[in-house]
Amino acid sequence: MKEDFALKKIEAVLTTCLANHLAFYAYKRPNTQQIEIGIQKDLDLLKYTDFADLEGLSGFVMAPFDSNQQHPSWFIRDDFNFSSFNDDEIERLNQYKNTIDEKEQKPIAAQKEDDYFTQIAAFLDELKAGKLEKVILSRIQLEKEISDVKRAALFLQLCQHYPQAFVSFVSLPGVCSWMGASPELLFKSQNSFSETVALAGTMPVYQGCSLEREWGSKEIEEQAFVSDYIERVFKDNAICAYEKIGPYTVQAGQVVHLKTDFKTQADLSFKDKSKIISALHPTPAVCGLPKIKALDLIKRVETHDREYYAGFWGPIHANGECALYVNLRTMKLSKNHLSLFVGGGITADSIPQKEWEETQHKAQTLLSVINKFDAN
Ligand SMILES: C=C(O[C@H]1C=CC=C(C(=O)O)[C@@H]1O)C(=O)O
Repeated sequence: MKEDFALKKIEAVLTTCLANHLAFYAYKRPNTQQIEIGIQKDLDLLKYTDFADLEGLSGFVMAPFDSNQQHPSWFIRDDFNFSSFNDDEIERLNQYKNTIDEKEQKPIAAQKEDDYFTQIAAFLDELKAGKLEKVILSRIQLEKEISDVKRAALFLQLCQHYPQAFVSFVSLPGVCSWMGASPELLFKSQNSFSETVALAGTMPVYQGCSLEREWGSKEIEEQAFVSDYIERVFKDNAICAYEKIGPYTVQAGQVVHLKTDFKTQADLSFKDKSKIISALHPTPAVCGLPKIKALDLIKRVETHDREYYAGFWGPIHANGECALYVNLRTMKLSKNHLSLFVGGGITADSIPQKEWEETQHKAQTLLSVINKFDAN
């Protein structure tokens, strides 16, 4: 009962922010129930090029897959930082209202199935010719209508459905808005520990079926590429002492993945962390190997701009702590619309039909909640 009351308040705060065009972030970390909200009073949003420049700041970052003029990296201040609210605070929020140019944001079109198969064929040509080891192909699953007023409630539903995910909702009025439930940590630094994970390889979860699976060689190899890459980044950054746990099977909504955890107590300055983050991103879980060749192939073959899909987002603190997650199982919210972005790792052994189905399973993370929500 008390919990319902708190959720209603969170919904009221987010709905007020949306109505007043306030820039905000809301998130729930994996394995917690606590929802954090940060609100910036004005629309003077900070673009950054180097993560190291954010040293000493508290707020939230949202970085694109591949930084460009149209899609820069953003930092959102937390002028109001709410983890519990009272009615006065909601009242106080109403003092701040931004006006924005309400030009209709065109929703991004969903991709045709035929286009996906043409694109995967182009990837397979290069992979089979030995030019690359792995590359991630993504697509846009659907465009769907959703009323702006339902967004806060949808975010809360995602928080409830995915306790193990990093569930996040960001709105930058006049710029963009994204919501997702990510299973993948990019980089976390808390107390004296820094962590990252290698997450890749996917199988669907069927009801009544054990989570422990026999993984195929394609999945084992694609996840090992990510692990090896992380170990190279650690080595390049003089991190020799670290704990490596895995690979083991984890569930993420309607799919399971292979995961390896990497934890270190290395003494890292904010600059060191920043160097590691930019070396990790984009990992071979969302881009490919070798990185530059994969990025180039993605840009040549994919017909959409990934924008903030496969970028990263999360809170940072003035004391240098941060918790950044890869923006996966995610959707872009435009006026009365949402567009889901999904992808998967392609290697020379990939079977196109299986890869297509894998993206459909991944899309269920959000779709299963959206559809239930729509029905009510
Ligand atoms: C690129 C995505 O997932 C990545 C993370 C886990 C497993 C993946 C895979 O099996 O292909 C992907 O590398 C996505 O969800 O859009």
